[in-house]
Amino acid sequence: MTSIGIFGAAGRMGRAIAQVAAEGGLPIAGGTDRDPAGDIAPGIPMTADPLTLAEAADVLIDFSVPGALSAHLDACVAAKTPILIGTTGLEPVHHALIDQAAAHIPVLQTGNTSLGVNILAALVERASASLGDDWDIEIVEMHHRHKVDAPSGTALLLGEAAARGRGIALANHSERGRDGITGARAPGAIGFAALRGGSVAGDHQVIFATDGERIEIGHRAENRIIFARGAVKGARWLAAQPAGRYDMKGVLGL
Ligand SMILES: NC(=O)C1=CN([C@@H]2O[C@H](COP(=O)(O)OP(=O)(O)OC[C@H]3O[C@@H](n4cnc5c(N)ncnc54)[C@H](OP(=O)(O)O)[C@@H]3O)[C@@H](O)[C@H]2O)C=CC1
Ligand SMILES: O=C(O)C1=N[C@H](C(=O)O)C[C@H](O)C1
Repeated sequence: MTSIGIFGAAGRMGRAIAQVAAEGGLPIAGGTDRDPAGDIAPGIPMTADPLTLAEAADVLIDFSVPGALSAHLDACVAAKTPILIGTTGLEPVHHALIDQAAAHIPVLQTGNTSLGVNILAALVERASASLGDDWDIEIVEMHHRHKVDAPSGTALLLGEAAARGRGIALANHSERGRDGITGARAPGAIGFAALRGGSVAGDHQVIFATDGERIEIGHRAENRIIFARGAVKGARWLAAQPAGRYDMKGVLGL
């Protein structure tokens, strides 16, 4: 049976993944965390060394911080162990590192591992392809008060889907963090707004607005277990793939 290693094991997602793996009877090879001293669950060995963990596991799941990604990828490439990356707040430099690693090992990177959000992304791409660019696209997300990055990885994933539908590059058309005298909305822009508060696990709404009418479609995550289930399913799928870069579409058959 596929054994799982968890980078960021003591975090909110790391613990949810350990719970889902244990409920499914999947072996957990161990975990790392910034401070690996604390036990996250009985019987899960914690280590400070990503390579030790990558050598012990059949597949790695990473829900930690962007600053740790380079070391995690190096360890997985050295150990030839596949890695699923759920960490968000990634910059172009991180995506370049992922592309390099994916030449040697299977790497799955996604801003959201849930089935619902990936279905929503497919719907957004279709709607965006069907509607003219006189329909403005805005993406609104809300998360718990502890979240450190914005827009969320999911909002960006949905923005990429909308841009794909329109045949444009998101990087050249996104409007983020409006404040003050911003000027009118740029034609064809994809806008992002981020709310933070309380314990919200993850709400996303995509609004298509034109003169006289609006379409609104969205997703609400009620807990983190939905992300953990998707991540464990994705990791088991990834362990059987050849080297390359993947997202959740292959896992979910979308
Ligand atoms: N793709 C998806 O579906 C989802 C993605 N996420 C993303 O996953 C990430 C983690 O989220 P969440 O679990 O809520 O955050 P947490 O802050 O609870 O967990 C992150 C963990 O990583 C640890 N960490 C920090 N540095 C390192 C390091 N160098 N090596 C190993 N571990 C380290 C942190 O330790 P310490 O606290 O001591 O710094 C913390 O325990 C975020 O980027 C979030 O946006 C979340 C949910 C779903
Ligand atoms: O930090 C979180 O909690 C979440 N992060 C992901 C994101 O940035 O989209 C996924 C989910 O919405 C929860």
